[in-house]
Amino acid sequence: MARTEQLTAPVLQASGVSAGYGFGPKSAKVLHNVDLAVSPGQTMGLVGESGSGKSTLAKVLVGQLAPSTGKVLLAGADVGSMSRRELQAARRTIQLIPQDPYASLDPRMTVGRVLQEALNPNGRRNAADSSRVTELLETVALDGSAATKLPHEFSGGQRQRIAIARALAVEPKVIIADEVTSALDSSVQAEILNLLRALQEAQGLAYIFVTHDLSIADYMCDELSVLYLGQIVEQGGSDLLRHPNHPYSRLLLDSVPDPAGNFLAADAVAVRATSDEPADPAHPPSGCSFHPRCGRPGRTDSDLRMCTDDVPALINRGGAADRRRTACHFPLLIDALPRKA
Ligand SMILES: Nc1ncnc2c1ncn2[C@@H]1O[C@H](COP(=O)(O)OP(=O)(O)OP(=O)(O)O)[C@@H](O)[C@H]1O
Repeated sequence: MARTEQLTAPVLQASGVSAGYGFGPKSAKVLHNVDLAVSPGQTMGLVGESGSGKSTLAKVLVGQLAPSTGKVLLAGADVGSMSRRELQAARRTIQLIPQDPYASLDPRMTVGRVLQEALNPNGRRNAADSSRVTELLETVALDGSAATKLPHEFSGGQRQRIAIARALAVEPKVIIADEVTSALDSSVQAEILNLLRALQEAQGLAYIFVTHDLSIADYMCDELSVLYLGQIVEQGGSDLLRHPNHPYSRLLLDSVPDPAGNFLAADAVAVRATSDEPADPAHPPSGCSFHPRCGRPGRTDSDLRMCTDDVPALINRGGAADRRRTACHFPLLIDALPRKA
């Protein structure tokens, strides 16, 4: 995306965020101590298996779920200590585009009304609204005449464009895109991804891009956070998809059937999972939560004890040239790896 070297200060940050669902004895913490930041014009991808906590993190960032510990900062200000009025304004600057635009668009409302309501959530109409509605539709490459139609009159891709127009209505700074193309055919997927890139370039938007598709993550993201059982196990530039240090990142890549090898690890050392099933994020295993599945080669018995007993910190483990952070006691550093014959 912007892939710019000179980034400004983060517009959205999570600092030590934990979160979960339910209350009292039935509560389940599914997100553990998450740190991330995204700057204007930048895209942070969230990748990981189903149940790893991507959508839960998206909900916390957009303000639909309060963190149990930690902070969400918007342009440096702690969302948790804002007044009601400040919070209302802050909420408008972060918009969520959901996976299924059909479910999120009221089937009885014309597209024009959907956009007018987004422009004026308090119900008051403004004389300039209809020209703003046309402008929003044109921004997402739809004809102004779309305003008089109902959502079911549009294809899946067009509905996603309407959802994007609705998010843009409030002139947000951050867009959280949660699997926004997973319900679309691949040619339509590409159109939506390119539209999002063009909008980012034109408006300096920051994106949090939730996807389970690593090729989309590679295309869209400047930075990546790999989530496993509600924890970030690896974080850094999107080139970590080429040389993953964490065995779980490697496993994700090794499970991508890409005959051209474009998104597979460059050094081609396979890490076999010892189990297919991730544990329950509400009850992560001791030590490194990935240890019961980890097939990282070359560890001694005492190494293995470290994996089962000690929680690895998310820190830089690859030296000064590599700014990524990896939560693994024995990362797969390229130079240290055994090579395949
Ligand atoms: N509303 C909820 N109430 C209780 N538990 C929930 C709720 N939503 C999600 N969870 C649990 O939280 C954990 C993380 O789920 P989440 O949906 O955030 O993961 P995900 O990575 O987005 O998965 P997917 O790719 O399937 O959407 C899972 O164990 C899930 O069962």
